[in-house]
Amino acid sequence: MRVSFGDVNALDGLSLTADEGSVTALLGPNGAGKTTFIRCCTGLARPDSGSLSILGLSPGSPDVLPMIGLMPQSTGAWSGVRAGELLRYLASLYADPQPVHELIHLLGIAQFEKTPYRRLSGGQQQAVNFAGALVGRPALVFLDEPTAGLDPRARRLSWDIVRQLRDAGVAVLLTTHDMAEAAALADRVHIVDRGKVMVSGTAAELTVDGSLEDAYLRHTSGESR
Ligand SMILES: Nc1ncnc2c1ncn2[C@@H]1O[C@H](COP(=O)(O)OP(=O)(O)OP(=O)(O)O)[C@@H](O)[C@H]1O
Repeated sequence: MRVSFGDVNALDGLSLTADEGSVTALLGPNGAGKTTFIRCCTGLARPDSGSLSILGLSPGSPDVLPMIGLMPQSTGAWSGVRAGELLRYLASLYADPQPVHELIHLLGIAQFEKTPYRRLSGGQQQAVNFAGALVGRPALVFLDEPTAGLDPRARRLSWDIVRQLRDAGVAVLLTTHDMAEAAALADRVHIVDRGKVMVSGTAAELTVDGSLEDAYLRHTSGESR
């Protein structure tokens, strides 16, 4: 796929697949194009060229939207809505949502359920965002830096939930700057730089000659875009 913003080629021939029942991780420098890719997959942006099939359907089509979940990097939009109310509202948009009380329990949201979203800590907002991505029982879920800024316990909880999703047959596509996270979770890792996949493989395949961070540094340029 190709996507340009003026002179910036945010996606410059990026190509990849993500399988059901597996975790696919995108690693890459700031500005490499990871979020742009997720925005195209979720119908929030349109590629200038290339093709994209989401569960066999066009991204953004009414048939596909109920089957995908998105945890964005940040959502400034929710403002004064209380966490629990927000999740109940999101649940009301789906025909067969996961019960909100289950998600509140799963993600440890109960103690701040009645707090307005904008007053939550960064990590608490992440938990609500994660719950929002899962409430529609997605077959494919996009998690954009799901554990950035989380404390170790919350990060481990997120990892457990990602593994449960995978074991339930969900396709999980996540971005991360945490090499340990990619190594621990991903069935397949794609290292992206300047809008292209530079190398792909299992963590084991990519770490034959050193750590995943070594592979990352070898396959990315660090040039600003
Ligand atoms: N709406 C936009 N308008 C103009 N430029 C954009 C827009 N969205 C993204 N870009 C540019 O496209 C490039 C890719 O950005 P993107 O957010 O996809 O990177 P990323 O890999 O997700 O980075 P990070 O790791 O920092 O989240 C960047 O140079 C960014 O400035």
